[in-house]
Amino acid sequence: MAITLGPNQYGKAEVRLVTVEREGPVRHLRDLTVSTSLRGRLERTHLTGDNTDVVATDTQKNTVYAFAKEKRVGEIEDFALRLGRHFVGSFEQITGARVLISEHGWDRIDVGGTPHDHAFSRAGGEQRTTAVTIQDDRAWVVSGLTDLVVLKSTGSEFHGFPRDRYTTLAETDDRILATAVTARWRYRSTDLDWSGSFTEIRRILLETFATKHSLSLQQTLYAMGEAVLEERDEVAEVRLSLPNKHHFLVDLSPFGLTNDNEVFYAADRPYGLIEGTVLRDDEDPKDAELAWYTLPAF
Ligand SMILES: O=c1[nH]c(=O)c2[nH]c(=O)[nH]c2[nH]1
Repeated sequence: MAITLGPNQYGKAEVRLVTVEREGPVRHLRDLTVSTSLRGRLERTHLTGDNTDVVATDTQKNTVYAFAKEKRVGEIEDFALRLGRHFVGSFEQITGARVLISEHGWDRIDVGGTPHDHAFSRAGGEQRTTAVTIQDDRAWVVSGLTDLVVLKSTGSEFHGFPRDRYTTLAETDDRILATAVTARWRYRSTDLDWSGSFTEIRRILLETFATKHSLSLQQTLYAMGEAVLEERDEVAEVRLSLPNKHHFLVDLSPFGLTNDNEVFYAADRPYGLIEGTVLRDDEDPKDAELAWYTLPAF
C-alpha cells in the first residue's frame, strides 16, 4: 500500500486588519478579517520537513498589513486579487492562492444630527464577504454577505406537507418568516464595480424576500437567487443558506385568551436550515469547481 499526500493548502487565518485613512479632519475606517491560503509544490515540507518552499504564514500575515499601507485597501475583491496574485506571481512553487475577506461595517456616530468625523458605532452583525481564488494565471471571485437578518410578519404560509405518525406541525396560511441570510454569488468576471454590484444584489435579495408571497422558505430561496440572476448579468450562480428562525404561536388558551397571530415565542434552536444553489443552465458546473473549492457548500 502506497501512501501519498493529497490536496493541501496552508496560510494565515483571520488576520484582523483595521485601517484609518485621513481626509483633512475626517477619518475613514475599514475593518477586515483576511485569510490567505497557498497551494503548490509543497510536498517537501509535508514529506521531509524541508521548508525551502514554504512561504511562512507569518510572512503572509505581514504581506496583508504591508499591502494595506502601500496602497489603499479599496474594494475587498480588488485587495484579495492583489494579494493572491502577489503570492502566485512572486513564488515559483506557489501555483494557487485563496484569499478570504469579510468586512465589518461601522457607521459614523450621529452627534446632534451631524455624522462625527472620527467616532463610529458597529453596524450590526452583517458582513460583506469575498473569496478570491487564483490558479496559475486564472482568477475567480465569489462574493457575498452573512447574517443579514430579515423577518416578514405575514405573507408566509406552510401547508400541504406529508403527515405521518410523527407529524405534529399545524398547517398555516399566515406565519412569521424570519432568517439570517448567508449568500454567496460567483462572478463571471474579475474586473467589476464590486460595490455597485454588491449594493444591487443585496437590494434584490431584500426586495424579493419582502415581496414574494412565500409558500415555503425553499420557494423564497429560489425566488431570491432567481431574481439576482435575472437582473445581474455579471453573476453566474448564487448559493444561499437560510436558517428558518421559527416563531411559534404561544398557546394562550390556559389563560382564556385567543391568539390571532399576535403573540409568538421566538425559538433559538433547533432551526430549519434551507440551503440551495440557483444557477444559469448554460453554466458548465466544472468550470467553477476551483472557485468553490473548500468553501462551505452553501
Ligand atoms: O418553509 C418551511 N420549509 C420547511 O421545509 C419546513 N419544515 C418545517 O417544519 N417548517 C418549514 N417551513
